[in-house]
Amino acid sequence: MTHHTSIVIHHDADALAEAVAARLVTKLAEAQDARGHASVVLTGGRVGIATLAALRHSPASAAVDWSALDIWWGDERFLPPGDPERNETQAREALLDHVPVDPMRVHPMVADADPYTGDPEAAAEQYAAELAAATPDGDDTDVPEFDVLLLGVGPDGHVASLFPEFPALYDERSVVAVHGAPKPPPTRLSLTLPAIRAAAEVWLVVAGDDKAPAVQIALGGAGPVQIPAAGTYGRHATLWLLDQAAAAELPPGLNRRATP
Ligand SMILES: O=C1O[C@H](COP(=O)(O)O)[C@@H](O)[C@H](O)[C@H]1O
Repeated sequence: MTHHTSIVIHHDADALAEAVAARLVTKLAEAQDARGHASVVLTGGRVGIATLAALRHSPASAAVDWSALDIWWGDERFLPPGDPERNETQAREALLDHVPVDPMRVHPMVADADPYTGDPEAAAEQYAAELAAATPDGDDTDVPEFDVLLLGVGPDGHVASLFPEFPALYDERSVVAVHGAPKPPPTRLSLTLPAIRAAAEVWLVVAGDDKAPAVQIALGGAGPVQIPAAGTYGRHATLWLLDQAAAAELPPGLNRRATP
């Protein structure tokens, strides 16, 4: 199978967040026009949350029917509910508390609380079951075909909570518990590569010069065990949405579009 990959470069992190927010409005509104509903998988991290904040402040966001949007997460820090380090908490503060989402369509990963206290494996199984229940009968996976799955990329090339050389990279379940993450907190939940690849479109949103080496290696042909970002793609499209700093070391000859 060939995977269509595009690279788009924006001036800086703020411009990137605003451009991704605008692109997301268009994509989700188009999906809702076609089918009546849409789905998105959120990411944590600096530019991921900045994108949600940009979406909140964009007048264009009124084009999205928030009540007909299924919202999932690609990874989560396994912490108590409401912990400020949880990706869910940050996403709610940046966007979800300010738009009229349907609470039944918001699917946060399970927190470190009763009945999952201290048991991230059980929490991962619960999220996998929730994803499977949302997958139409007859699909070839146990994960819905999300319209857009957003990913940040760490300086080490990690995506979601899939870190280089970690066993989760070989896992064929859709959701796993991750222990000993090099970036705190150490215990996390994450979609796996097969689950990420179920999305129609995967958008990797990356800002900052500390990410430039990882972007270079990922787009230069590395394998997913060395650089997990290199193993992510969507069924229909894969977009690398970068700021100039993250794009500074891109291998020559890649097709790219730059914006001023
Ligand atoms: O811990 C995480 O980090 C990555 C990247 O974050 P960034 O701040 O370096 O952009 C993020 O994609 C992931 O969702 C999050 O849990």
